[in-house]
Amino acid sequence: MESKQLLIIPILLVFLGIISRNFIFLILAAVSVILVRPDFLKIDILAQKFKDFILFNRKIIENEYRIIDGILESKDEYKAFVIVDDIPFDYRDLSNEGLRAKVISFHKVLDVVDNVDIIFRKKSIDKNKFLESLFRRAQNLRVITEADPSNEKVKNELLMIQEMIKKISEGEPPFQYIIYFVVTSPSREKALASATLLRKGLESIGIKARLARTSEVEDFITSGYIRRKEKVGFPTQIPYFTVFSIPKSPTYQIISDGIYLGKEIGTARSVFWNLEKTMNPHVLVIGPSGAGKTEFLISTGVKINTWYHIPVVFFDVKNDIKLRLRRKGIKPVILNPLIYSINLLKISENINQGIYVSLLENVISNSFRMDKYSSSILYKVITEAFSRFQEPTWNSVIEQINQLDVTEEVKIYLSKIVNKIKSVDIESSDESLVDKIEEGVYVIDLSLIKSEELKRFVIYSILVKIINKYNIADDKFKISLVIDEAWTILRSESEDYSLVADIIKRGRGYGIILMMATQNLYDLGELSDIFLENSGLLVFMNNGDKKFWSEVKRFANLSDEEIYRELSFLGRGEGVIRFIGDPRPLVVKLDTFAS
Ligand SMILES: Nc1ncnc2c1ncn2[C@@H]1O[C@H](COP(=O)(O)OP(=O)(O)OP(=O)(O)O)[C@@H](O)[C@H]1O
Repeated sequence: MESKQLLIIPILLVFLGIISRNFIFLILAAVSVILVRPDFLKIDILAQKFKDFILFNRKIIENEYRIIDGILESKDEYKAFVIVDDIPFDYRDLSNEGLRAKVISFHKVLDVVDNVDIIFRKKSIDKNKFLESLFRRAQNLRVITEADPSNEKVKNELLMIQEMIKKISEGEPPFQYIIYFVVTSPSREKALASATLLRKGLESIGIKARLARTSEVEDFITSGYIRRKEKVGFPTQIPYFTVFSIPKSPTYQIISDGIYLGKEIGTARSVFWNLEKTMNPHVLVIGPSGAGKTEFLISTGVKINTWYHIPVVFFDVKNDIKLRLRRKGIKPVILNPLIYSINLLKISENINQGIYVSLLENVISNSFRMDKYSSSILYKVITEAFSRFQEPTWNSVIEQINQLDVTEEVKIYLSKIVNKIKSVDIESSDESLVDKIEEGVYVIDLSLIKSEELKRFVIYSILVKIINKYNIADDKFKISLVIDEAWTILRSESEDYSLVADIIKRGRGYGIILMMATQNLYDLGELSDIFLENSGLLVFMNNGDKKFWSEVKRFANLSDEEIYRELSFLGRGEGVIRFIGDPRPLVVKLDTFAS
């Protein structure tokens, strides 16, 4: 008899229960329902299905989307779904080169499509139960192959299962996975075409994928994943998603916008530097003579000038920057400190005198490598000159030195230094050198200053004047300073007297973008770790010296193999770049005017 007809029994029993008011009839009615329609017990499943149905329909109404032929349509976008059926290999099947090539190909395949979300669902499974089922399956397959040794298909399956058992016993946890690639496009045709292109691309690198069916897309939306399609896999089988293969790449935000730096070698991907997003805008380039440091500084400086409409000031130590700029058709304003005075002792009213004088002490102490005792005396005499005179000059400082109660030797030593300063700071009443700087490209010609200490003094003095000129506390970039051959100043920085290190540590604080280059790590002196750890962009250039690269390893994730294979043979204008806060470096062919 049909189960529906049998339902009359529980109905009768309920009826009897109500008339007789006997509870036993109701219990009997419930028992008979279970006997007649056992599926009523799965009431929760029915409820879930009902809920899914309601939810799905409500979403369609609320979001106004519908699914036609496997494409999810909403008001102004179309989503096509590609489902991965199988990745029939793992990374150990590939050589290092092979894996690298495959990973690069995978990302190239993704690049073909504009908007793609990759949804990877992973669920752990009970390892023991899974192993048990594999053993059972292997047992059966063995029996079949013994009976029919010519059955290649079964033999292959057995090999595969044995391989899976081996992987698990090697410690790889099996899991269930499902991977979707969701392609979003403004039109149905484009979504379908992109998804098909993506599927073909995946196929070309051995990933079996297909377009999802309407029911699978519905399942995706209602329950979030397609239960029936879950596959069992191993971490090593999904190389694109595992640590083995995630390409080393700095945060997308940092490298996808801003100043164009060049193209990544290997992928030819364009690399930018987003100065807006970096916490530190300073650049440090390290590389041997002829590597292309100056060219990189010149082109990056000019780009910053045009991009941000801020002045860029090149400190031209070797008198080559001016000529190179002119060769590229850029006409810089040349500022010669022997013509336009630095006017270090002239300060504007809004400047705190105490702080300024201690900055001056730093400048002089570092430039002339003074000991702490002498520089403290110098601090004292400059402070006194400032308190005694409305507009102190270096001559008034010498006057103060002569009045000191110290040995004649100290007086001579200090006066000698101040006289040296006087030879480059001519103290004219005209506009000083730094006041001349507006928006544009400037070259400070240091070629006529022969002594290292005086070069250092001029660079430092101009730095201090610039800090004061642009002393407005906001988050805007105000000026970019380029110092080639930066060892001139970096080597003399110390814990007690530092200026460049302070600018670097302050990050965006002064609104200055400081760009420096030098030949090797030793040029960075005592504070080298401060410069290397804090600079927003580090560029290590072409260097065959393995020792150099092993030192660079402290600041960027580089493997010995990469150093051996790639970095020891970099060409001119090529380098490893590292952004602050991200140890993943990129090997880049830098964009310069010379390239
Ligand atoms: N990317 C490039 N492509 C082609 N030529 C380049 C590139 N970069 C630099 N050069 C050329 O190589 C030579 C050396 O470059 P550059 O002066 O920039 O190197 P450097 O590292 O600053 O050397 P040094 O420390 O001796 O000043 C120059 O003649 C320059 O024009």
